Amino acid sequence: MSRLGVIADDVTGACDVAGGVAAAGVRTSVYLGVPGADATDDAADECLVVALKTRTVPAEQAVAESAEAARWLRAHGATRLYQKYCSTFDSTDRGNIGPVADALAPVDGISVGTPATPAAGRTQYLGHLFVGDRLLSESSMRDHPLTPMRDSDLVAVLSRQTSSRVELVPLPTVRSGATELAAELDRRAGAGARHLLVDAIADSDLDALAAALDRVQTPLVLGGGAGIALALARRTGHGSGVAAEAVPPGGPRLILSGSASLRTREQVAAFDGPVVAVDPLAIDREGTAPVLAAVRAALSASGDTPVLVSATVGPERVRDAQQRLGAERAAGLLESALASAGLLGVAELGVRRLIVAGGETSGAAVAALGLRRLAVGRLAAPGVPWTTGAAAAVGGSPTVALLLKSGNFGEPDLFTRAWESAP
Ligand SMILES: Nc1ncnc2c1ncn2[C@@H]1O[C@H](COP(=O)(O)OP(=O)(O)O)[C@@H](O)[C@H]1O
Ligand SMILES: O=C(O)[C@@H](O)C(=O)COP(=O)(O)O
Repeated sequence: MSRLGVIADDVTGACDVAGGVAAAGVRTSVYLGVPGADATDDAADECLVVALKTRTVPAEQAVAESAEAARWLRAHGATRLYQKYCSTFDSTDRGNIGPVADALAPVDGISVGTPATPAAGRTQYLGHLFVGDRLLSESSMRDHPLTPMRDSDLVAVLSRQTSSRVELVPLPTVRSGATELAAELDRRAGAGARHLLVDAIADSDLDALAAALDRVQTPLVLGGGAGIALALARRTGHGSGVAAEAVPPGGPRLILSGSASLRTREQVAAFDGPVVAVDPLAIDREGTAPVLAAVRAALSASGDTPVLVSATVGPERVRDAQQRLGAERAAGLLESALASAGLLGVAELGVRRLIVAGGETSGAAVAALGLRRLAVGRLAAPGVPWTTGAAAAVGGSPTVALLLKSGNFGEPDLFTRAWESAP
């Protein structure tokens, strides 16, 4: 059986790919971190996704973990590897998209990819990335707390992250037919290009790329947002995907929001239940005990209403916290406070259903709960599937249902409506 092996640089990105390919009928599991050598896989899975937390770590660490994930995936039958990065190309000049692509591309081969994911409003034209109707650099991503994106020219962005040659494959080439496109990818590789960024403004462009891949002679690794994976799944999918496991009904519900993205700010504003606000300056002064006490009180009083624990604020307050504490420390304090709130809820207060907003935040939350593998269930929104897994950090390893949401994804009423599709 041929298998797709995905190495995702954050856990919400992993769920984005997994939810999309599962919905197209490709059986999929998400592994949190590189599984141990003795970890088994489900023989029926046609796609294995390893979720890392490497988007903002030092490049050497991202490379080492991605290479280890690639080895595990190959050892478990993956015949095609896919470097999943953000559809908004979240990265800095230090990496990590370029260094990881350098490491994953076969020594005698190339990386081929695009962040374009038209279903999420991400398109690439003349090498420039658009978010909806705006250039990336004019979108709200210019103010991301950890990876502000202020250049939309992806050939330029990626060229600053790697010393290998980066080239654009423009739209007319993509639309020239599978044979022509495959021949052009081989020709570029032969002429010394190492990383090819492919224009795509519609799903049909990604379908054309997926169709061409079988004819390319040069060994390659794929890279991108979820878009190309969805195109591959459209070619091979058959019916509906696996269901997430059952989770006992009832119990308190928790939402952890550590994303500062515009869409998450709208979702927080639209939520009308109890809110515990989390502020990095207060945690720096007082530790996490006051936050955890507030979460305990809110959950005990909330009955059926979900409780939102939120660090979500606008760019000015993020900048202020970063100036006072340093960006890394501010993020670290918030991630650990939100993850501790999740662990408290599951370990002591009976929470079995959680929504987490933000990729870094979700990575911290799943690590605190000791989750190792997620079954992929129904989509609550495009790119946002419900998942289930065993919380091994909690006595009895209870099964919990998690909706791990990219900061940018979901409708503004997601925090209220998503529960309707929960397992
Ligand atoms: N008020 C704040 N001050 C400083 N950093 C913040 C603040 N709110 C959120 N952050 C940090 O911003 C980062 C958001 O990243 P992430 O969770 O991946 O969200 P997204 O999915 O929107 O990228 C997290 O590391 C979080 O801790
Ligand atoms: O490709 C995407 O946009 C998402 O899958 C993604 O990578 C999520 O990252 P965050 O927005 O940081 O959660």
